[in-house]
Amino acid sequence: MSTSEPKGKEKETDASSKKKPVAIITIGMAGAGKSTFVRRLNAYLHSRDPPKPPYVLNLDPAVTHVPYEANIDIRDTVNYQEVMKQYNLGPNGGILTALNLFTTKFDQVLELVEKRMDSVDYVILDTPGQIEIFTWSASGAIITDAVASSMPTVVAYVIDTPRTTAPATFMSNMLYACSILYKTKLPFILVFNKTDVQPHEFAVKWMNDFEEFQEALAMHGSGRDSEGEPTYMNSLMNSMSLVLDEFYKGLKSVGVSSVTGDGFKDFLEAVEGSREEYETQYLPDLERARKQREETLRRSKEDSMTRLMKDLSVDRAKNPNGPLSAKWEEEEDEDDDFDENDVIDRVEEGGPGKYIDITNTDSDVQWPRPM
Ligand SMILES: Nc1nc2c(ncn2[C@@H]2O[C@H](COP(=O)(O)OP(=O)(O)OP(=O)(O)O)[C@@H](O)[C@H]2O)c(=O)[nH]1
Repeated sequence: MSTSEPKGKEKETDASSKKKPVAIITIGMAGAGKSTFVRRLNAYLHSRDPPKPPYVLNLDPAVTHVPYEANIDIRDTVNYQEVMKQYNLGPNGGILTALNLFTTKFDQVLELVEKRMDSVDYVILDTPGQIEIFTWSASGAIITDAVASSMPTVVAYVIDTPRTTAPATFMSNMLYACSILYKTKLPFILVFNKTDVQPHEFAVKWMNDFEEFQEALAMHGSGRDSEGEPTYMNSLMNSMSLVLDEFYKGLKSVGVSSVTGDGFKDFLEAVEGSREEYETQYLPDLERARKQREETLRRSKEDSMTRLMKDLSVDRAKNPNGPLSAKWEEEEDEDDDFDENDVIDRVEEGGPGKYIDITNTDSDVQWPRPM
């Protein structure tokens, strides 16, 4: 079929309609296989025809070896060992403080990512091993919100499938996933990893059929007390599984093996589906919240201005010549300061950057010490 559009124009339209990349935030319990998953996803995207190299960020300051080439690596900006020493912290406090320090530079991270928006289709974030450090910290929320307001974003919740075959463990893991979903409100994909060791069909069955899960629950625990009544634990689990039944309805789930590469095609299809979900559900909510914030700010400015005008008219009545003698202080030259601790793209710069000097904290940010 021939088209009447000239070719040049077509190209122009293609370039301007290039979709924004999708950010994939990889979250999961320690040892679930997040880093291996990111490595495999990275390799899978490189091997596609044509190759689709992603932009990769490592946000785990404590990892000793990153099994993929990260564009931005938190370890280039914050020295986690030094943070632990200087603040006299244990490993988890050290990771949290390192992430806090890095978050103060996250605007630079977004600038670097934005420069590459036209050439990449995926931005992948690998998060710290200790899940709560990212999911329950202010820094984790700031980073997630910042990314999600710049581009379509999806959470990939990586699950260690062989370790979730017991119904109680499965349910605990799902409840955790549920809490992250309600906290971020972002499109969510359950990624059942390590399917080379344990296929994930049991999980799909339990999620699709409430009765199957109840049966599994009954088989795994005694379920009844000495008088034949359901135990408190059993009743609690039954009620919670009813709640989860609702949660599963809006979720996508895929089984993958980060070792063999199985399931990554399905995963990327789920990511594309999530892009739509982001645009139809998350974006309008974000827009509403932004308008509400702007309206509140406008009202408070208006209020301050009315009070200021009132004060001025009182001043003028008291001292009619006052405003004429007032002098403004000359503005100081804006400091064109290049901060040596800038975040860098290590792939472009060819090496690590300089650390945030935590012994010389002249910034206004006073991070509370972790409790
Ligand atoms: N068999 C199998 N092993 C896997 C798979 N994915 C990860 N692993 C193994 O699981 C272990 C943990 O993997 P990591 O990628 O380090 O897990 P992580 O979630 O990043 O770990 P932390 O960052 O320390 O929490 C490693 O021994 C991996 O080789 C998989 O799909 N199949």
